[in-house]
Amino acid sequence: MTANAIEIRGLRKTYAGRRGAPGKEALGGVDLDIPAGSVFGLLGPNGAGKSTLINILAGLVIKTAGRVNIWGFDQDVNPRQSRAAIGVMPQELNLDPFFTPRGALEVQAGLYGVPKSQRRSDEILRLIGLEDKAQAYARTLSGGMRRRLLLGKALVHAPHVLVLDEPTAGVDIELRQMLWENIRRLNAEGMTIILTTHYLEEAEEMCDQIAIINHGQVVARDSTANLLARLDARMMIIVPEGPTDTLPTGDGIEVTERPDGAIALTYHAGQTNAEAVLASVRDAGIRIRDVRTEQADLQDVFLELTRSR
Ligand SMILES: Nc1ncnc2c1ncn2[C@@H]1O[C@H](COP(=O)(O)OP(=O)(O)OP(=O)(O)O)[C@@H](O)[C@H]1O
Repeated sequence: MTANAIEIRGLRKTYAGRRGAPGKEALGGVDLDIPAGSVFGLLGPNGAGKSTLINILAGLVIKTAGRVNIWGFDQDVNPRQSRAAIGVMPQELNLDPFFTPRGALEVQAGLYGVPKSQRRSDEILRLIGLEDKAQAYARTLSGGMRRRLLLGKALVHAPHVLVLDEPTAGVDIELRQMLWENIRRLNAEGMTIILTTHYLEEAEEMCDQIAIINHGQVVARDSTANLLARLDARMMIIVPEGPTDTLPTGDGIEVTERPDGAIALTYHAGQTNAEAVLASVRDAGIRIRDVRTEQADLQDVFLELTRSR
């Protein structure tokens, strides 16, 4: 067991351009540590470089420069051990239609050199809820079942680190719940989980650490709680007793009137306090019927970090 499941230093990837066109830099020097035992989220807009990063970890894309260490094994020095330490559930449903789920798991185990006596196909089929489909051809499985089979395939060699590329993109709520239950259970048993997702609520709920990637660079890397705390914007919503003639004003307070007559006051906790905001409302002659506050969420942090670049 190592403190960091993954250590990445100075990682660069430039895809070659076609027919003399300039190359495309997908990763521009990434340093990243992913602690063992965590559920780690990789977030970023389309084209940020997340898949490139994951595919380099999985050994599917060859890096241009930098070092990658997986579970204590340098990818260049110990390629076999570093590959054995990681399992990847890809985004595409790349299954051979002529294999049954049990067959697909056995072939995958063979590829990883897992001896027959140590194969766990039945256990994995149970985990992914496909015991009764063990002998069905992959082409007869529903999209959700295929996705679960991809998760199963990533687990055949009992990796220390499980990487999931957009595991719940386009899946229904029931399958999403099932995938998340599986992931929570595997993590509770000690597996390090790395996932990319476009669903920020999902990252907020599932991940204890997050890195935000933009244009091939890590622009933020922190615990989910700290990332959320980074934005100290607060919003106070005032419901007035009646129609308002004058809107409140005050230093550092931004005021907007909502269509339902409520007044939204945005301020920064570091600059202005709630009492000053309420005072500005009273000074405008507004009688308060109700008041509530809204917190910044990960969506706000994400937009703030990726907007200006
Ligand atoms: N095989 C390739 N050849 C050339 N350019 C590529 C290749 N794969 C990716 N790219 C480019 O590299 C950049 C990063 O792509 P990547 O797929 O890693 O991003 P991503 O963050 O995973 O995006 P998405 O969320 O859309 O999958 C993009 O500009 C993309 O067009």
